[in-house]
Amino acid sequence: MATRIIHLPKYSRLSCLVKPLTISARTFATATASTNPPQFTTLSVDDRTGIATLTLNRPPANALNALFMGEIQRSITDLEKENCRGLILTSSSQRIFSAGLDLKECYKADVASLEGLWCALQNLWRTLFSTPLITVALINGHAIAGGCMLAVSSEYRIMLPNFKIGVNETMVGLAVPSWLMDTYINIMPSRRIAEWDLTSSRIYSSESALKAGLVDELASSKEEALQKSAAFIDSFSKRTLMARAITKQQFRAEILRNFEQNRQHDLDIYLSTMQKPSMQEFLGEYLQSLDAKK
Ligand SMILES: CCCCC/C=C\CCCC/C=C/C(=O)SCCNC(=O)CCNC(=O)[C@H](O)C(C)(C)COP(=O)(O)OP(=O)(O)OC[C@H]1O[C@@H](n2cnc3c(N)ncnc32)[C@H](O)[C@@H]1OP(=O)(O)O
Repeated sequence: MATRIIHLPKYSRLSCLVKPLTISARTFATATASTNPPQFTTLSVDDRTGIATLTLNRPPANALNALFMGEIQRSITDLEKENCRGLILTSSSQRIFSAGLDLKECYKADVASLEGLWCALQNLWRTLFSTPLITVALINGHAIAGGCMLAVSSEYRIMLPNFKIGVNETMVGLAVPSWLMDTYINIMPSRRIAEWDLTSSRIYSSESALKAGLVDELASSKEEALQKSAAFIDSFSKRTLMARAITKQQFRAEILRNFEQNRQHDLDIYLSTMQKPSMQEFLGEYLQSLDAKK
């Protein structure tokens, strides 16, 4: 898929003006440092509004592998440099926003691949969560685990009806990483409900997610959701963009600092968990259960 970036001279470059957060000295391994053209995303920018739409397009489930996550991350950093104002993240599928990490790539994978996958997830989360862009997740399908992570890392969530959203890690005997926990708490109206959701692997319907405050609005069609997404971005005046971006950054700074301090530990936990024979056995059965639905 071709990437189309239109230069937007009307808007000031937020990335130049917002002071970057300190990034730890260590460079973490990533399979994302590629300059290949995008394969799994399409990016369009409306030069009239300054709004970019990044469409996830890795059929059948938008499962997140290292290459795909690297593409999403690079698109966000490119948009920051391209004088863009807001970003809408959505899916080309009519059924699945994202099914989370690519579990097929977690199964019987070697350590280097597991490390590449997890570092790509960490890097993508960090970039999306900390971007000065105004971010909206247009959730036009199921958003499970890493898919829900994309949604809750954005600033605003608009969901289509009759889909599922949530973080199901503990169901499979895994702890939710602290950065994902903090991200979830950051958007839920109550810390108590957030704790309850994440400890019980609660998966919401679109309608119950709206009631709980996990999503902000429902829309009956993708077209309506696009209009509502643009309206959210437009609700911030051009004059206040910089102050807005700095304020967003201040709200998120502590979560980002904690993440940087625990980044290696977080990776170590993932690697040791995924290499356990019991985990791999479970993963094999889980993947079979997905296939057995057919
Ligand atoms: C379980 C191990 C977790 C390890 C995590 C470690 C630490 C926690 C850290 C937290 C960070 C994030 C972690 C994750 O994201 S883990 C991923 C968890 N995701 C899921 O459990 C979702 C599983 N999928 C589903 O529940 C459903 O597929 C659905 C998304 C609700 C969609 O349902 P439906 O519309 O009925 O579609 P299908 O089930 O038929 O699926 C269509 C095809 O997509 C393939 N698929 C689905 N999910 C994944 C996946 N996560 N990875 C790879 N492939 C996936 C599915 O096999 C079908 O493929 P096929 O058509 O070729 O058979």
